[in-house]
Amino acid sequence: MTKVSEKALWFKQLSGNKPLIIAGPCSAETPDQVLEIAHGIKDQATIYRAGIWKPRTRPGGFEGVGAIGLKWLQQVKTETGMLLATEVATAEHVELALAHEIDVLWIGARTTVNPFAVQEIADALKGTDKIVFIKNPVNPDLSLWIGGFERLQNAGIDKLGFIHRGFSSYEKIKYRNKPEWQIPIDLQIRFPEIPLINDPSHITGNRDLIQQVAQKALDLNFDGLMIETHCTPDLAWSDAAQQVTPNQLQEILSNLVLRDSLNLEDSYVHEMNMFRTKIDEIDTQILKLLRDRMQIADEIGLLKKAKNVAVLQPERWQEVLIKMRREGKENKLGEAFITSLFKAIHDESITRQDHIINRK
Ligand SMILES: O=C(O)C(=O)C[C@]1(C(=O)O)C=C[C@@H](O)C=C1
Repeated sequence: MTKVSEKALWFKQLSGNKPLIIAGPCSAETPDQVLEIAHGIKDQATIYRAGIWKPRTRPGGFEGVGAIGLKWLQQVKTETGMLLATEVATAEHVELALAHEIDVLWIGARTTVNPFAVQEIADALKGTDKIVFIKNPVNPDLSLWIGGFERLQNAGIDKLGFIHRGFSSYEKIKYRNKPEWQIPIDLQIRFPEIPLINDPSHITGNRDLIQQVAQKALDLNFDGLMIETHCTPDLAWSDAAQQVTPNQLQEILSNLVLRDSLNLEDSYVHEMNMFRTKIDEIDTQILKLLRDRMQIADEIGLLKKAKNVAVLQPERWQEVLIKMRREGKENKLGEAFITSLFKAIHDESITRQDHIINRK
């Protein structure tokens, strides 16, 4: 039977077995702004986040208030008792954050891509007992994400977590950063005890979409949410479109449906086992059909070899894809799913034919 994975003890103590909520502005802007937001969210969030140093895509944007903002954050702790979190990208940032009693440090997506930078941060953190979250790298590379985690782990930091903020993509999509949910799912399977936080603000880039992404994250067993919050989001100095007000944060959180990770009632287990047996049978059938299809592709490969014809037949491939998308639609199967499924099948088919045609 599936076992419910136990999260690390430090995390259970911090979150109290509820989703951990991290909220606060994208950037600290002024002492008043920092404090006003803190008072607005103190009953909803455990950790107050604010960017002090902001890595921007292009020069000329607001790059953060710098170390002075750390003093404003300390005032937040004095007045509200919330834990403090900020992003660090260099050893100097780490030293300043430690000197100002920041409790939680996170490594941003643009830093995780650079092993030199992550190592520098890990070295600067040696010997501390800070909580450190590592955001996914901007490119969808699970090994790089895990590599950053391991650098921190090797430096002796044991209160570690992951933050999923989505991945850059060249194509225009409805989100600012593509979630690629399969990546954090793979991560959970490999590191079941490490907390995994979702950042719907950076995934969506749009406050109207935060609710649905936050719910999806909880449905996928995420352990917490980081949601950018600002008293006057439209006037924010960075990432205005994705920040919500403290009231909106409250509404989003109260609309969330929390799910149990398992149910052990007999009736549930019984019904579930029946469904899963059916799924197992269907999966076996799918596999057999794929085997048969590949055998035909191999025979076509031999024919192409005998007649010296190219493996890739673009017109035929387009015909297959268009037909499958149409039939997919008739069967209520999403176009993106059918496209990626048949691309994978076609890819395998041409790989096998290429092997056959070049075999001596
Ligand atoms: O129709 C062919 O020529 C095939 O080899 C089959 C197939 C496929 O798998 O559907 C594979 C390669 C071609 O590019 C087009 C289609």
